[in-house]
Amino acid sequence: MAMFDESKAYAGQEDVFYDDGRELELLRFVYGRPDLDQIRGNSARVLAAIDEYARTQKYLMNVGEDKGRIVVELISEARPKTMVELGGYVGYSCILFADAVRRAGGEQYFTLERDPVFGAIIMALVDLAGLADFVTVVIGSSDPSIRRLHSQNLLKHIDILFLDHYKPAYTADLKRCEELRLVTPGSVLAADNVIKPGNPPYLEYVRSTVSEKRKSAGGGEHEPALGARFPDATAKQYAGRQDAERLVSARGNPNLVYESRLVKSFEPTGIPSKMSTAESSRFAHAMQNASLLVLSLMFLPLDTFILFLSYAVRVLVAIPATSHRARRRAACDNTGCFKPQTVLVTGVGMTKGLALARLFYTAGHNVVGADFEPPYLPISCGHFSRSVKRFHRLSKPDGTPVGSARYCQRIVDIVKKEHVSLWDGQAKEMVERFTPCRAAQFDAATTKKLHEKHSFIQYTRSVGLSVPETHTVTSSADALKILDDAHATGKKFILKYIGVDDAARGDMTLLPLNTPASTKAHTSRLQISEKRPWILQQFIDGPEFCTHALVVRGQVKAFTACPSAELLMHYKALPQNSALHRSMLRFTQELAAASDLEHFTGHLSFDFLVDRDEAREAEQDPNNQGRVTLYPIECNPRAHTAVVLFSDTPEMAEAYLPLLDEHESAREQQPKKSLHGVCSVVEPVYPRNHAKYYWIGHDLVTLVVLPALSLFSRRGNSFVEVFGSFRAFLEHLLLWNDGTYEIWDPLPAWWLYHVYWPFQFALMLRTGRKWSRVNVSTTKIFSC
Ligand SMILES: C[S@@+](CC[C@H](N)C(=O)[O-])C[C@H]1O[C@@H](n2cnc3c(N)ncnc32)[C@H](O)[C@@H]1O
Repeated sequence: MAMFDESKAYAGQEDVFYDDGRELELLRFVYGRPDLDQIRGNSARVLAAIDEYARTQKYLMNVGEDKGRIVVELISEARPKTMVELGGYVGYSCILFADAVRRAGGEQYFTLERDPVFGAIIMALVDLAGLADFVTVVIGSSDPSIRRLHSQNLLKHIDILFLDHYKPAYTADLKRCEELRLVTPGSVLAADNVIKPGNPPYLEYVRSTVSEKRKSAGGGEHEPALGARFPDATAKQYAGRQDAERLVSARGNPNLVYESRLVKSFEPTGIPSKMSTAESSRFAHAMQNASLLVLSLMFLPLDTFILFLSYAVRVLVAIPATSHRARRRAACDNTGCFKPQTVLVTGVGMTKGLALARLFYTAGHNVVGADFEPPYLPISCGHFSRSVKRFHRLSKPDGTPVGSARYCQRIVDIVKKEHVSLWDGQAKEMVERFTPCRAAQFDAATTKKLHEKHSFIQYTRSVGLSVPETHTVTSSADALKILDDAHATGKKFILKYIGVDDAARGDMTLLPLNTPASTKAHTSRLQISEKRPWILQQFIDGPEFCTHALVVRGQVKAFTACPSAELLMHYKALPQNSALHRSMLRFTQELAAASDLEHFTGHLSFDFLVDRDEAREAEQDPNNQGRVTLYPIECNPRAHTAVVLFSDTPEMAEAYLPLLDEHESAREQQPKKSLHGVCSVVEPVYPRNHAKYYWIGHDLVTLVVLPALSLFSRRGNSFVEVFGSFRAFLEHLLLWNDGTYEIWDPLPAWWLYHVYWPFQFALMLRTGRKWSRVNVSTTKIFSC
């Protein structure tokens, strides 16, 4: 689905959103325009004037530009002679579609509207658009109107039927048209709002087989049950002004079979017409889960073959990672100069945990792994990694203080039982207080300060580093005041919710919008309040980057940076001598050096935006010694999946060891306190080679399966686009590294794709939980 252009969004839909005088107001608005003469006879301009009213004045329940475009395309493909619309309202869809039908060589357009005032408005606007001799406006309820038009021989056949009136009447009216042979094989139906607010009986009817229809074919007089499956608001939507709608059920023509297709689009307010609200989408979600289960099953023989082949190769050929470990362990036995540590890695089911476990393993250490797992169900792929000596199951803390304390206690027990000296996870305070183990983790206060967007920006600004202009706003008025000023400066902003809200997450609307009214409508939709504070952050037009660093007592010990994206599934490190890499490292070093050094230890990663021109300049001149202006937008005080870039760099494991050296703290503190002259003492460890990483499961679905399937859909990708996806997949397969698979440790990848994910998809099938995307590397599932 393409992106919605927010500058075109209609005003928000209020509780009362039609029939409150706004339709007549619209008519005056359009006819009162100074450029009326240019509008006259021009459908596009009349539509633009209606859109302008709905954007700047009041919401109108029109089909809108995005959904309208889908029907216009349908018209140009089907080239109907006669098109009928049920539900005309103020004539928006009528003008848009009638114009398209006329251009496609059609002969007539009927719009059926129950409300006489709306009908009169349609006539006035259709006349203005110059379509009066092409459009017939039929005032009255749809069923008697259809029968009358038919009996008077005014309507003989419907080539396209657009249903956009009273939701419970969709099926009844369609059946009536079938019965009167107005709708026959070859007729095309386009029905709006079948998902939102939803029309399960209609979807069931057009999707049922001939025998199903025959079985349920009834017919008869007034049938109140037809409205019974709709919520009250839908069933009584038009009851206010006139009598309640009378639904008369017709027998239809059960022999007609429809090919049905759902097209997702946007309401004119910009709200997506989502799959998740309708009954039918449960079926779509079930199909999604079932197809992924089948895919896993299809690849099972091949992947099992690769698994055993890897074991065979491992026996026959020396592999650098395991050879390195063997050398280190030998050094430990022979000379005693290497002291293996016992390291606890939590989250070994995620790529970042697994990558860390493997790093410590190849460096010769003993690794104890832990992760969340249901009781007696070993689904975590890290459970079976060769790098993990022993695995401990964790239960998810339930969010209560007791639950958190229980979780911390469990970690302390594991640390004591396994004599762990180094740990990579949370609950640092408790572990370090009760055991000699040291944690590569910030304390709770620092974690909170860095994790929360607004406190992170405040802190970064306070230590003199660059930040994008950022304001915390607690009301729509706050936001509008800042956005008003932005009109003059030309700056653009994005509103980001401070807490967790999956729905608000992906909203990247650039503000202010074209008009103050549409900006106001947008901000008022977000329910900004003291309880729901947001940040208004300056938008930097340019590429995004992310970093991963290990910081020990304020000193950056390991560092990498790579280009980033919203759902990052392809990692390639920036060259360490590039201006961008150096600038990001310097930023990290300066922020770390400005902290309370003794306590500033942990994994630290940032998301940066860089102005497009500056990024281009930096790329074109790799020797550029200058400093690129960075705009940090987020900080994650924990390991980042980018740690996978260190997979072939066992020295990375050594970078953690100063943590165990109690004496090092005093020695290291001295030189780094001055902020801008961070004379970073030791060069950090960087990824040793330039290998790029991807996840084969993700790419198989997004670059092969989905593009291939889209070839069978009418609005799918072109051959060239599909070919491009296949080529990208092949390139990744041949030249990139998979984030989970290692030839010396192949079982986690097999387990991930043939146990972990199938288990999750089966669970979704059983519970009916809907998801919109999954992240193969973090094993996170995003609900919708
Ligand atoms: C969502 S609006 C139609 C919007 C219009 N298609 C557009 O996109 O510009 C629904 C319209 O259907 C009309 N309506 C409701 N029940 C009807 C019926 N049984 N027959 C004809 N019109 C009906 C309402 O009065 C309302 O104007």
